[in-house]
Amino acid sequence: MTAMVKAEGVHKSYGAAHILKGIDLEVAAGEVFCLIGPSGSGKSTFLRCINHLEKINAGRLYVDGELVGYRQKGDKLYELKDNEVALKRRDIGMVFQRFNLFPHMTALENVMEAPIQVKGESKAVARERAGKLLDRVGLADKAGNYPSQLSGGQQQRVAIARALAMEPKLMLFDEPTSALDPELVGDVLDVMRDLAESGMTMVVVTHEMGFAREVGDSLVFMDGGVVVESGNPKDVLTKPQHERTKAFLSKVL
Ligand SMILES: Nc1ncnc2c1ncn2[C@@H]1O[C@H](COP(=O)(O)OP(=O)(O)OP(=O)(O)O)[C@@H](O)[C@H]1O
Repeated sequence: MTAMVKAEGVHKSYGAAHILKGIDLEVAAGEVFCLIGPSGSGKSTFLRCINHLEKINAGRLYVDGELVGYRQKGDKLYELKDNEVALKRRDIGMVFQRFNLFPHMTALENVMEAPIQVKGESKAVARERAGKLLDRVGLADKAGNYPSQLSGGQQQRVAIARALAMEPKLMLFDEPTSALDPELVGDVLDVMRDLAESGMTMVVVTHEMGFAREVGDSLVFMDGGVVVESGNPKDVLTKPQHERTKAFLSKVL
């Protein structure tokens, strides 16, 4: 079976700063794949490389069997044009730490926007789907609210609905609960758990070890731009093999 995400020797630098130092990993279709590690270890950078918000400097990155950002002809790689990258990015939903909803649009309008603008969908179809998605994230009664009239947790759930409106085959989550007050985290994690149960392939950068243990199928511990340890979340979290993993977990568990 084709992996949904495959990284082979992925390197990424910002100027002289070498951030990702040869990442190899595979995310199977339908899998919930959690990335943990200390601040600055390159987790967000790796996530951003998956949808080509960042360009990699070496290695190969594939989504659903296709090279990210390039086309291969023989042994040569040709960079995709912006419109080609945008077309591929449609299939990948991303949820950020900061929800970045459009402030002048209601929750419903936020969820309707991309299918109309990007796919040229009719308003009626987009509205119907948006209503269903808001219901799915428990916010049917907030459809008419503007972001400023929603809590952080509710805004994040709208952001998840907005990403799902494009019917992605892969969802990327970059610390989706870190900016939230503790009492709002649970509702967002519940939505993510439901999404996982529906079979969505998810790559989740998280500090929520409970979520990783209960919902994750695989877990990778990154440090200093390399994968230090990976495996079944329960095994890695309860029986870490590497000193660096042990040291990190002793601080966060
Ligand atoms: N656009 C950029 N330009 C220069 N350096 C960057 C850029 N983005 C990230 N970095 C640097 O890359 C390193 C890795 O950052 P990254 O955000 O990927 O780490 P992280 O593991 O996700 O950390 P955190 O858990 O704090 O979000 C950091 O040292 C950061 O300062």
